[in-house]
Formats: sequence, structure tokens, C-alpha cells
Amino acid sequence: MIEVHRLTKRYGRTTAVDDLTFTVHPGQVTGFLGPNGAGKSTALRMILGLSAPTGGTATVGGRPFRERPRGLRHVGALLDAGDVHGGRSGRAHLRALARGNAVPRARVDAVLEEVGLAGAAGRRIAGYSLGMKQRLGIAAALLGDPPVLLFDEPLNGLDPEGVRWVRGLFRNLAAEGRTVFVSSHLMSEMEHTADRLVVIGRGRLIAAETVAEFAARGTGPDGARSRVIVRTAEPEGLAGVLTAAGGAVSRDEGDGALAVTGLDAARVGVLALDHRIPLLELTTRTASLEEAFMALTADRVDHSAGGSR
Ligand SMILES: Nc1ncnc2c1ncn2[C@@H]1O[C@H](COP(=O)(O)OP(=O)(O)OP(=O)(O)O)[C@@H](O)[C@H]1O
Repeated sequence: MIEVHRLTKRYGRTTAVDDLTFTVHPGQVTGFLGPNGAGKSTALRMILGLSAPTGGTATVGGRPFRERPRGLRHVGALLDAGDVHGGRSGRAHLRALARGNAVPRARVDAVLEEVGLAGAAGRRIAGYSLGMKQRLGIAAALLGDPPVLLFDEPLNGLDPEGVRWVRGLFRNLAAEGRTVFVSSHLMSEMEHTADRLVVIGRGRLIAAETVAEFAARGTGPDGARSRVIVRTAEPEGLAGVLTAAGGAVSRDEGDGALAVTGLDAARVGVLALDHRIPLLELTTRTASLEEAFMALTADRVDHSAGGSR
């Protein structure tokens, strides 16, 4: 279990993480979502004790991670896959980590096998592709067989097969009862992987809930989760009928179709028939999780991310 309480980090006048409170539970994959520059990496670094909070606390299994000797046996983390000594082989890198964390040497070959790098284990890391470096980073996270795992943007650089493999791995790790916390700036990466979401924008908490709860928020462009799209040769007449019946009607995307909320498709069809208005198209459009995420974070995007502020 990871517990974050009122966690805050300021860099000069920039507040990268702003009074964050949330809990990450075992037995689940929790997605940590936010637009670029939202503060995800900064929060993960504080959870790992690599950066000191300006305020608040972060604990893993009830204690600050910094207080844990042999850290890899408590928490495995992939922060920056490129941050490895390129002159060593993948196997030598993992062996050094195993030694420093009192992890049995046999684990090295076991995790190399698990991440699909056994064949490349003797090659220098400098020659690895980004996807291979991600796999090596995941192997390092798994090395100590830890109950808690953190991954910062682990899908970067992976091909579709690699993405599928990582998703399956996360699900398996969670099914074994581990706490799995995975950051991403893309909802599409998380919606089929995560059970729960912690969503932040500009360092502040926006949502901490199950994926289903997040999806159920009213989040279409006009606040509605689903809309009825209806096309007719008599848009003015139909709009009048639907409005009189309690619907809210707007012109959709300028192509003559009407977007209706407050009435379902069946009711729209019956009303059109009653008034002898022929329909050319009648569809229900449901806001995607991606749209929910975009709508909730739209005003929290840090356009200065990566630049000076
Ligand atoms: N060492 C630092 N010094 C100054 N500002 C920093 C530092 N690290 C991060 N920031 C700023 O803090 C904010 C949050 O950055 P962070 O990297 O945590 O975001 P992120 O959500 O991980 O974004 P991304 O998806 O782009 O990695 C940004 O505005 C960033 O510019």
C-alpha cells in the first residue's frame, strides 16, 4: 500500500505537486494519469525518497521508503529506462543491483527470462533499443520480488506486442496481490490496464476512483455522458419538437446533424414519427474515457512543461 498525504513540492515559484492525498491499494493496477508536466514524475520521486517533499508525507507499507534498507525487496521502480550504464551488459547491470540489495543471484536470470531479454543479456546496454531498455528497467523493478511496484511511463518505446506483454504482466502482478502504480499521460494506455485511476492536473488531485466511476462522470462536451445524433432534411422542425419534449438540442459539427441530450434515441425516433419528420440517421454517441480525461484536465494542462516558469 502506498499512502500519500498532503504531498507538496515547490521548485522556486513552480508548484509541481500541490497538496496531493491518495492511497494506492494492493491487488490492483492503479493508473497515475495527468497531462505532460502534471507532476507525476515528481510525485513518484518523492514516494521513492529520491526527492524531499516541501510538505506532506509519502509512505510505502506504512514507512517512508528512505527508511528501508535493501530497498529493491520492498519496492521495485522503473523511472527512466535510459538512466543506466551503457557500457555494461544487461546481466551485469542486474547482478550489480542484486548484490547491492541482498537479492539472490539466481533472480537475475529468472527476471531476464521473464521480460524476454535472456537472449540479449550478454550484450552491452548501449546497443539496446528503447523497448529493450524498458524491458531491462522492468526486470530491475521485478528483481527483488517486491510487494510494491512503480512504473513511470513504462509503455514508451514499446511496440504493440511489447505493450500487450506489459499489460498482461501488470495484471498478473496485481493478481498476485502486489500494489502496482503506473503513470501515463494517455488515458488510452490505462483504460484497459488499470482498475483504479489517480488523475492529477497541475500538481493537484482531480480524481481518485475506479475506472468505472471515472467513466460514469458526466463528461461529454456539454457535460452529458451520451448524446443522440440525429440527421434529417427538416432540422428546424425536428429541433422544435425535441426541445418542446424536454431535450437540449445543438447543431453537431456543422454538417446539419442535431446533437440531442436529455432524450434517448428511441424517444427521438417516436417523436419524429409522431410529427411525420423523416430521419436519415439516428445514433447514440457515448463519451469515451479519453474525452472524460480531456474534459477534466483541459484547464489543468501545463503549457510551460519542459520550459522555464
Ligand atoms: N528539478 C526541477 N526543477 C524545476 N522544475 C521542475 C523540476 N522537476 C520538475 N519540474 C517542473 O514541475 C512540473 C511537473 O513536472 P513532472 O516532470 O513531475 O511532470 P509529469 O507529470 O511527470 O510530466 P511528463 O508526463 O511530461 O513527464 C513541471 O512544470 C516541471 O517543469
